[in-house]
Amino acid sequence: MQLAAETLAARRGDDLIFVNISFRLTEGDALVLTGRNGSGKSTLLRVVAGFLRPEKGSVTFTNSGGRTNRRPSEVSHYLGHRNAMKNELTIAENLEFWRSFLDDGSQAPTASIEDAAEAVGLGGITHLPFGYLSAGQQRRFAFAKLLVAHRPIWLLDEPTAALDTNADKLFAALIGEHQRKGGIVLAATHQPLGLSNVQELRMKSFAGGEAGVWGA
Ligand SMILES: Nc1ncnc2c1ncn2[C@@H]1O[C@H](COP(=O)(O)OP(=O)(O)OP(=O)(O)O)[C@@H](O)[C@H]1O
Repeated sequence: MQLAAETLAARRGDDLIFVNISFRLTEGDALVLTGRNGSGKSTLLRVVAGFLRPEKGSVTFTNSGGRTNRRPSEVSHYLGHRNAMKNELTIAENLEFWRSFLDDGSQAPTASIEDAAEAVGLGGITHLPFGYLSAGQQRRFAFAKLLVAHRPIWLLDEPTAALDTNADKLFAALIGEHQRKGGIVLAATHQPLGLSNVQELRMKSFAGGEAGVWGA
């Protein structure tokens, strides 16, 4: 299995955000995106997730059988800055929605809703409306979404924002487990996640528009 980006460039509005980003990740690899605010970390994650079209370059997914017939967006979990949960629905209802929406048809084992809640340290409260929870509890359940449906690639944007130190460690352990099972992780962060087998890609702000950047 492989996730590969080749000479990616992205634009937001009139501005080029980054150019010439390439990486190649195989089973068990993690790549952490670092760099100052506005350097393009979220933009790169959104390009890989398929939410933004790259200005140049490509992202490809190759499965363990060597096939490239699925787009990275079809095999990736995306955890953005926002939790993507409905406040009025219960936690269980939110997670049930994501389980059916994100199912990749692979029949790979996944956690039950209650097991996923236990895994993020919050068992026994999945009957509550999501909106009743604290910011950190909401972030923990947003992460639980990754456990109820199987996707081999995890795209994580500031996964530990709003979390206490226990939750930091817990997330690092869950990400490590995903890697050990052969999963791939691409994460943007300002604070070390405490992962092993991790590479860093430091995003540099791009002044934009210089001659020669686009090639032929
Ligand atoms: N929807 C948008 N329209 C236009 N420009 C945008 C949009 N979203 C982001 N940008 C610009 O793209 C650039 C990169 O933003 P991005 O969110 O990718 O940075 P980041 O490295 O993730 O920052 P942070 O560390 O603050 O989360 C910024 O200059 C930002 O102003």
